[in-house]
Amino acid sequence: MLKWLNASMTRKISGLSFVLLSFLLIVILYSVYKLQSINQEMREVADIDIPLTDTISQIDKYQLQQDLLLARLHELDAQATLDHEQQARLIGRIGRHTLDTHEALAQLESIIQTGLHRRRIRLDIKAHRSLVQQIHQLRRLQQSYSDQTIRIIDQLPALPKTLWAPLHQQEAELDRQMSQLLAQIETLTQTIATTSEHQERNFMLINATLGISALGIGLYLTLYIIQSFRTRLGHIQTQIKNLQNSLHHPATKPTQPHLDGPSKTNSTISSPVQAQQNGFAPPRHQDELSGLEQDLRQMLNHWSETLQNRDQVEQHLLTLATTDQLTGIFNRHKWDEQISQALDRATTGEPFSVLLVDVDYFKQVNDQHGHDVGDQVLYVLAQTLSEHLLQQCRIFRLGGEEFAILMLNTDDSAAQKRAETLRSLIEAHQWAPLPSITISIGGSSYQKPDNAQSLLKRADQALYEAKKAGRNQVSWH
Ligand SMILES: Nc1nc2c(ncn2[C@@H]2O[C@H](COP(=O)(O)OP(=O)(O)OP(=O)(O)O)[C@@H](O)[C@H]2O)c(=O)[nH]1
Repeated sequence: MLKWLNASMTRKISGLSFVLLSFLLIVILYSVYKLQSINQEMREVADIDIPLTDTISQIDKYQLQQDLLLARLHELDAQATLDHEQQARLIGRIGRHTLDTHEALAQLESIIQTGLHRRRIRLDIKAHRSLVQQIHQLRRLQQSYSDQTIRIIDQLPALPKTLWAPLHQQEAELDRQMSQLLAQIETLTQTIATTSEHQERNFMLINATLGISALGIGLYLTLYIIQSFRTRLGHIQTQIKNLQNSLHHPATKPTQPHLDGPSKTNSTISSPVQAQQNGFAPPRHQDELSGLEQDLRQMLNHWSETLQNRDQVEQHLLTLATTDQLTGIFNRHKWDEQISQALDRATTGEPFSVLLVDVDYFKQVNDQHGHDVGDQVLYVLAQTLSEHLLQQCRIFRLGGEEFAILMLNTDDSAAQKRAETLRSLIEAHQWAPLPSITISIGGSSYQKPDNAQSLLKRADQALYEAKKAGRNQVSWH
């Protein structure tokens, strides 16, 4: 039970929906079954009971005619005036009466037999079967009575009293059995009609009860879903607000949401005044969903701002890590990365070259003009070289007054020409008011199986030779 209570809302709703749908299915199946049964009972009443009632009224009528006929026989017998014509008329009437009653009884028997055979009779089958037997006996009795009556007519008038007695006896027996049969049929049809009515009433009552129950379950389910939905929304809102609080006030530990509902002890959330103090306006939402949407939007804005700031900080840190502070060009760290990439590409056949650039007699610049002027000279030199680099070239400050130029996709001869251009550019540069300087360049191009050390060693050797040869020149290894 407890497990069920702790199950997720979805499972609870699914469970309740399943119960409701099963219940509705049972109601529908029960209604279909009952309607079918009532329909059959109505058919039984229409096909069996109504014809039976009609037939027994006819038999009643024939019974009365039979009594009258007997009374007339008595009368004629007493008067002793019966001629042949009257006798023939009487025989004819008795014959008709016998035939009619016989046919009516046969009809009764046929109605019940057909009903039983076609399974139309569903209520009190046993009583119907017993009726069939009784009717059968009655037909035999009625036949024998009419035979006897005709024999008596032949002996009229002045029939001895001893012959009347058996006829009266048979008539009384026929009357008794006939009345008994008719009474039984009447009672049976009435019972069937009452049972049928009773069942219809019960059906209506049960159906109404089931319908009301289904409505109740449906209502409960709807209210439960709404309530669960609101509770969940409350939890989410609480968590979002806690998260917002923790973003705005990182030092404050976020309050854990209460597992069984919105926390009543969480004053940060429940008090509008405090919420305002914390930077959140009290809720002015039309419903829980719009409130939740607003809270989520606020939080997303905050996160997006935070992420943007973080990106900017990361970008700034990256620039600091790869840029020389004095000259604004790439530093040694970046140089290591770029040379490594150039070496990787060189293994696929792409040529590249490196130049080591060193200011001539830079110590004198510092000594004669001061360190600050020396810095400015380094800055102007770096900018001038940068401005005149080709698109595939990068410049780096390796340290002190030493620079390196990486010439991607540039072979030996092109690199030498470009180095000479740069050297003469610095020699011809208008340095005033700064002191004029020249540069020496040592260069080398990638040769298999160079690595960063071997390549730089050759360039450094070339630079040394350029210095040794009198400076302000390019040397190549
Ligand atoms: N202003 C300034 N001077 C620096 C900086 N870094 C290194 N230096 C100076 O650069 C000078 C380098 O001098 P040396 O390496 O002896 O050589 P040089 O005087 O340039 O002579 P050659 O290279 O042989 O032509 C030193 O005096 C360093 O103090 C810097 O960032 N700013």
